[in-house]
Amino acid sequence: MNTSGHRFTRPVRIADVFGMARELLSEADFIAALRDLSDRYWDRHPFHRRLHAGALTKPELQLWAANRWYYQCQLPQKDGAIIASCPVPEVRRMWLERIVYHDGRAAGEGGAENWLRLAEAVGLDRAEVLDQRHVLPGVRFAVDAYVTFARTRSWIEGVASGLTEMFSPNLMRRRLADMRLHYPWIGEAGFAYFMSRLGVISGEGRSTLDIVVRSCETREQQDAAVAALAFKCDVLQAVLDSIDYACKQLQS
Ligand SMILES: O=C(O)c1cc(C(=O)O)c2c(n1)C(=O)C(=O)c1cc(C(=O)O)[nH]c1-2
Repeated sequence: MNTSGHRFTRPVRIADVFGMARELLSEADFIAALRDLSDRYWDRHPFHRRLHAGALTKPELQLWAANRWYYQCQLPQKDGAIIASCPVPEVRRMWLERIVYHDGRAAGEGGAENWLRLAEAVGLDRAEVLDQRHVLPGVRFAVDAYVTFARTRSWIEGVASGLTEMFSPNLMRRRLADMRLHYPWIGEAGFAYFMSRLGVISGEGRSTLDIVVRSCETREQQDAAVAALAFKCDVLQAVLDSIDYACKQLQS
């Protein structure tokens, strides 16, 4: 078990051992297998629980914002890798919107800019976020593994790894409400990231699920998509494990 109570072991499948072809899952069963991974999502991680309960100190919030920045700033490169390996124009066109969302159409716009405003609202200088001096080794390893996954696996696995977003709208809504309540010293400008993200996230989650379901034509592809989503849940857990550990160092 890790700190969030998740098991790391994977069951051995008889069909895998004997090399037997496995049947394609029905659409409903495939979606259920993906959704079943929701209990590996980072919403109940001890660090998120403390964030939502208002238990974080200002230095801890700063550590979180500076480390989440590393995730945010790598997302366009992850999405670029998916586009680079995807042969389907409709998917590439749709995926391009994600890069535009984060990078904006001009400097000073977009999700990355909004995250920097959140970092400033919790008391960090933009320069110390941009030069990544606070980024923890474990966060860097986990996020880099996510980008490498998109660069080296099939485009369908890359897309499927983004399905964690299907689990995130409730978490983000709760985060916005709880942070406004418990950390009133964070100015409203600091919440622009979550406000804007909430406007796109449900639609993105649905269209991503649709692409994955339509594109997996074999059981092997379906299994790989489920494994990709499990991998991504592990990436997110590892990010928070590192931040949580570093917070304990701050306290001691
Ligand atoms: O704050 C969150 O809990 C949260 C979670 C996730 C996620 O589940 O991957 C993303 C985001 N935020 C987010 O802001 C974001 O832009 C994003 C992109 C992706 C992705 O995998 O492409 N996930 C997420």
